Amino acid sequence: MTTSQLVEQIHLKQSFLCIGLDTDLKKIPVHLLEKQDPIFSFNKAIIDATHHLCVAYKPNTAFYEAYGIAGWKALQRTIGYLNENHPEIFTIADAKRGDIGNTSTRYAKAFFEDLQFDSITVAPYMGKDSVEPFLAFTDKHTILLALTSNDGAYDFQTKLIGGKELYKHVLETSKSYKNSENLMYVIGATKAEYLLEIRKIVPDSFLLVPGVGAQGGSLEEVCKYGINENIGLLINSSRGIIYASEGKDFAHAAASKAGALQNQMALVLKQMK
Ligand SMILES: O=c1ccn([C@@H]2O[C@H](COP(=O)(O)O)[C@@H](O)[C@H]2O)c(=O)[nH]1
Repeated sequence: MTTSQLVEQIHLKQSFLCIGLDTDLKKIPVHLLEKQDPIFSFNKAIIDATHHLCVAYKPNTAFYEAYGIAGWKALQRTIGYLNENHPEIFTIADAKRGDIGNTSTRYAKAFFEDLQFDSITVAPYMGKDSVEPFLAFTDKHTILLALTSNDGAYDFQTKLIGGKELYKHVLETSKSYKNSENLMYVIGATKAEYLLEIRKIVPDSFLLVPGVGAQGGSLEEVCKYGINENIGLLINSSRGIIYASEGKDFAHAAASKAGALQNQMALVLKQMK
């Protein structure tokens, strides 16, 4: 999916919501555990109930890898279901990969060619040759971790190197990578106050913003400092949406949480006109 197709979807749905599919067998309603593939059954019900409210889904691969082959199969079925039934929805493999070039090439093949995701999250720590193999897929998007939502972000990402924070080096240096126009960046919603500075460096890039909901980030603050003329934001909520209810009404409850965020987003978009 191209960036302009994504922007078109945002305007069409009046939403820049990304729903995180962090599916945990310990948290899904117990009646689903009787199903042959409980993870996929849960995801399918969530997708069926919420697809009109969001423009992206983000399965975090850890939740699938944790269940071995059964987990990978559930991930494969989930992305297959999305691509077949909702090809207009942007898909993000939150896998946080990145290795020497030769190995990154294989990660890129796995997530872009085999699983057919539109994008993947990548850790920038190993530098240019670890990121460019993902960018070589010019019809896909590489989402670099820049300033993450967790407290540990302050251990390294905000440390000064030559008088400038490390996350700023990530943003600036990555702009020189081959096919950098296909880069997006992860910025935590809990770090909304940094977005003013971030937008000075990457005014036009799309930002994937996790941390609204369970981590306490504010949608209003993120929009205030981070929105650009193309919207430029994908705001993610995972647990706050998908675990809204432990009962048989879980999908309906998820849609209601997603709907509340979508309403807020529609208001933001209206105010921009
Ligand atoms: O900085 C980051 C990068 C990734 N994440 C991931 O996003 C979701 C957030 O889940 P919630 O349940 O809405 O808190 C999860 O998959 C994280 O691993 C992040 O939170 N922060």
